[in-house]
Amino acid sequence: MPKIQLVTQANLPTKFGLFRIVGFQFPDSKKEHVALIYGDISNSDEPVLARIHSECLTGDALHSLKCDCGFQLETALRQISQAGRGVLIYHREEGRGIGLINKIRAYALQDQGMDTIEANLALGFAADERNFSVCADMFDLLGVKKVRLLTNNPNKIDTMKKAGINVVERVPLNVGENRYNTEYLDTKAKKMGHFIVHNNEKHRLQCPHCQEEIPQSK
Ligand SMILES: Nc1nc2c(ncn2[C@@H]2O[C@H](COP(=O)(O)OP(=O)(O)OP(=O)(O)O)[C@@H](O)[C@H]2O)c(=O)[nH]1
Ligand SMILES: [Zn+2]
Repeated sequence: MPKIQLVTQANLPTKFGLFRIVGFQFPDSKKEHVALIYGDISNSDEPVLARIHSECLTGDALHSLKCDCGFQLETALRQISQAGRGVLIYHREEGRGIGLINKIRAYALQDQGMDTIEANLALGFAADERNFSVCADMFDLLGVKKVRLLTNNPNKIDTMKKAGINVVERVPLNVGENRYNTEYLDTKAKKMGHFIVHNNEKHRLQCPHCQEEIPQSK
């Protein structure tokens, strides 16, 4: 299969500062991914604060509390802008690679008591269908060779290292825990080996920006 290509880029002002958005596409399938770049990342000797963020429409855009994705996305973008330079790859593998509609099917099974992994397996999928190697290709195309990777997922680190990206540090990203995603985080820790650190007040939800408590209706 031909490798992904860097096809276009532009400025992207955000509430976290001025980023460059870089568009990537596979020449055959036309599957698209993007990266957001902050600051000057041209010095490849200097490690770059980086995040591989998997698409989660419900968490990233629709404010779902069922997962931690939206909180991680915002925190990663803020930390990258505060660091003065960095890259966020927005890896368009919705629902750990099963797609949006199947993720909603999985949510329906979770409503009946299954955890995230049981639901994926019941639908005939692997626990995680994602392939992170395309992210290493995108780092390569951006000239990024050394990263401090914002993640709790050991698989992302392993895949980058095997693909020749030097992960000099894992930067933990434990944010957004609330009463609706505690089990989701537990399942990641127990069944997928993610490095999850629970906060002490599991059922409070704090705004990642101002730390004010977010009111909850239940
Ligand atoms: N199949 C499935 N995917 C989900 C579910 N909830 C969230 N996702 C997807 O899970 C992906 C995020 O994976 P996570 O396991 O939360 O985190 P990660 O990317 O592996 O690791 P971090 O780098 O630590 O965030 C996104 O693609 C979400 O759309 C679910 O219940 N079922
Ligand atoms: Zn999510």
